[in-house]
Amino acid sequence: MTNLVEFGTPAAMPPSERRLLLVFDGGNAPGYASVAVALTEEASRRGYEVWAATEGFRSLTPDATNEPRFERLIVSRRERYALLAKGIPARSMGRRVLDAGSDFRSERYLGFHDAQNRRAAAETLRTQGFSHLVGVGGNGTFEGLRALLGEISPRVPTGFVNVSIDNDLAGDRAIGFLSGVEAGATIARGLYEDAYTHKRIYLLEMMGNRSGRHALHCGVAARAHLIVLPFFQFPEAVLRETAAALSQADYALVVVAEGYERERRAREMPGASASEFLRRQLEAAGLVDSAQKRVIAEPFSRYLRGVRPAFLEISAAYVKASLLFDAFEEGRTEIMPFVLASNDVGVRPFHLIAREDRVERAFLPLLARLQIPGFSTWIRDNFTSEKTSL
Ligand SMILES: Nc1ncnc2c1ncn2[C@@H]1O[C@H](COP(=O)(O)OP(=O)(O)OP(=O)(O)O)[C@@H](O)[C@H]1O
Ligand SMILES: O=P(O)(O)OC[C@H]1O[C@](O)(CO)[C@@H](O)[C@@H]1O
Repeated sequence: MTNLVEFGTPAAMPPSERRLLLVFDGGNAPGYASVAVALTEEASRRGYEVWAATEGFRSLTPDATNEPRFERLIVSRRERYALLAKGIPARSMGRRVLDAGSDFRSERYLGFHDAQNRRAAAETLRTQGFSHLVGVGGNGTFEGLRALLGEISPRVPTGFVNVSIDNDLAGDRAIGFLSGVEAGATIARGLYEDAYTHKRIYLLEMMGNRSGRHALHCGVAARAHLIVLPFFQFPEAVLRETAAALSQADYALVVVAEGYERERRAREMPGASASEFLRRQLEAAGLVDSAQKRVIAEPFSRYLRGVRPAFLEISAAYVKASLLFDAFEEGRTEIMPFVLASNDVGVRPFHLIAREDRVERAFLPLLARLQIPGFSTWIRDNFTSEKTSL
């Protein structure tokens, strides 16, 4: 087949002082598309020419695999036709606000850890004439954006919108977190009902490689009997007591975060999921899987990736976009808009943003619903300090 269209690049457009590039990266989360729509609408209203990288950071480097590397984002269909007629790849965003998934991603790009590729990305930003830059994603994407900034000279006004199921940046509620918990807790509660029906023990692995918040809130809401956070390393005595309590339970749901004993698993049981690893630990400690009483490890699931965002996430996406562009207008840069509650909103400078893997202390007593005094003591002694909880 012949290549009928040679796509125009941002550089082919007349120069603009308001040429904004959106870069989406990291794990998919409900609300990713809503943020794309909100940023496009709010920026267009303020006179920006909005572009998106079609496969995240990768599009800015020689490792780009997708053409065109940049798409112009607009709100109205008419504008789209006008741009297409000039050979400019354009996507009309108006109707995508509820979409699951994202149009602007590919697999994660580890090459961005290499400074040479980030230098190439900085050069692409310059040659394509981007005057403003906004990254969208979770903690890793934020790190990638900061690393990229280190290669840009002079820097351009830059912002970041926090979208992630993990919700692992302090001082914000990531878009996607609420919807992720809603979908995750629905799955967890379904397994709870199944455990009750068949008198089983389910060990359900949930998202959270390093952050425990998704597993925590899903587990508490689904009334899980036990919640295992990613940074736990159980002492033998606690495992034995937990295995004994589960053996005596009529039925139980245990929620275990994906990152539980990640390094030890890689060493001792390569390929085993967190839930399977925990199952074997509990088995060694006396919890027996039998035909009468099944002990079932559910492997890591990505089912909640495809859910549409809750409307509260969409309103947060709009207010974050609005706060961000207002801040740009005020001459501020390297900022992240935050939304914690309706009136608890604002923008934070990048240098005050930190990764947050701790969980809120008030939730710690809710980790175990079974009577496991040793577990509760271990939690109190190890996880209630400033260092380990909020
Ligand atoms: N320290 C870093 N230096 C340079 N680039 C980075 C760095 N950390 C992450 N990146 C880039 O950011 C991308 C996204 O990172 P990561 O997958 O950790 O995302 P995230 O936004 O935290 O989402 P999730 O937690 O769902 O995976 C990586 O694929 C990589 O391209
Ligand atoms: O499903 P993927 O793309 O492998 O991503 C896994 C990542 O997603 C999360 O589970 C949630 O974003 C992270 O904790 C984890 O690192």
